[in-house]
Amino acid sequence: MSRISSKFASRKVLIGYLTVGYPDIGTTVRAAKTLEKAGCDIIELGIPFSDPIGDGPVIQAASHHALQNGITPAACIEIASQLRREINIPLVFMGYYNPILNYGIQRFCRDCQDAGVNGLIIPDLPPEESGDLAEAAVPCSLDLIYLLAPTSTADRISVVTEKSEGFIYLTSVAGITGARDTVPDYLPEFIARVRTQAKQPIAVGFGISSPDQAKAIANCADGVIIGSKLLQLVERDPLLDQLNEFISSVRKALDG
Ligand SMILES: O=P(O)(O)OC[C@@H](O)[C@@H](O)c1c[nH]c2ccccc12
Repeated sequence: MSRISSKFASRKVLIGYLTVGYPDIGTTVRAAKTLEKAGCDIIELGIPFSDPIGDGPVIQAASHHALQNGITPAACIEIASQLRREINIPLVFMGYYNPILNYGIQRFCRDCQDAGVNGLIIPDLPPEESGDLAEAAVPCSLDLIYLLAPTSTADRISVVTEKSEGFIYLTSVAGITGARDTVPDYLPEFIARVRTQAKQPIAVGFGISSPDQAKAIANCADGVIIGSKLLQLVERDPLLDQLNEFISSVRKALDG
């Protein structure tokens, strides 16, 4: 069992997403520590990219801002290694494929391992094309986490349930990231459909912005992922009290 999948053994897993370097490096480090203390089980760190096709306005803007701050993949790895010295929970990078390709796949995986990163989510890399990365990730003990959307075909579901490591990332909608108010009606059926084939835990992300929504989804899934809402809280309250309160209340809802 990997460090990531073992997190799912004891409770509903809460995964918090942060764009690295938004609004600055110091805040990313403080926010990650806050997430761990307030009850997150895994931290997803976004490597900023100029063309984030899976992202809605909040994460797009955060990405743009971080790039202007000069945040490169190398800087993200450096920040991850700094975080690893201060927090214990698994760290996962979310990054688009192009910057990783430019960095060099093998070097990227080795540097991630040295930094103490535990997994990778590459939203624009379909599992059918991920052979090179998968080969480089194995010796570096990096879980490759694949995504499924409500529109995924039966074939894609088979490939992802075969290959995904750590957990499977189900997107609650076929669209882009961003906080929403409701839980789609079809979600329980979608989760159940994947569950019949999956040996891995299932975590759901996209659009979660309240403890009630998180709880409703965790009734059928093994974990939830929250991103845009956290960046909005970080922006509104750089002292991070609101972030701390929000994550604590989601934790409580998931445990209740
Ligand atoms: O922001 P949301 O709607 O809460 O969704 C999670 C999400 O932010 C995070 O997992 C993520 C950020 N960018 C992505 C791109 C693709 C897939 C996932 C992501």
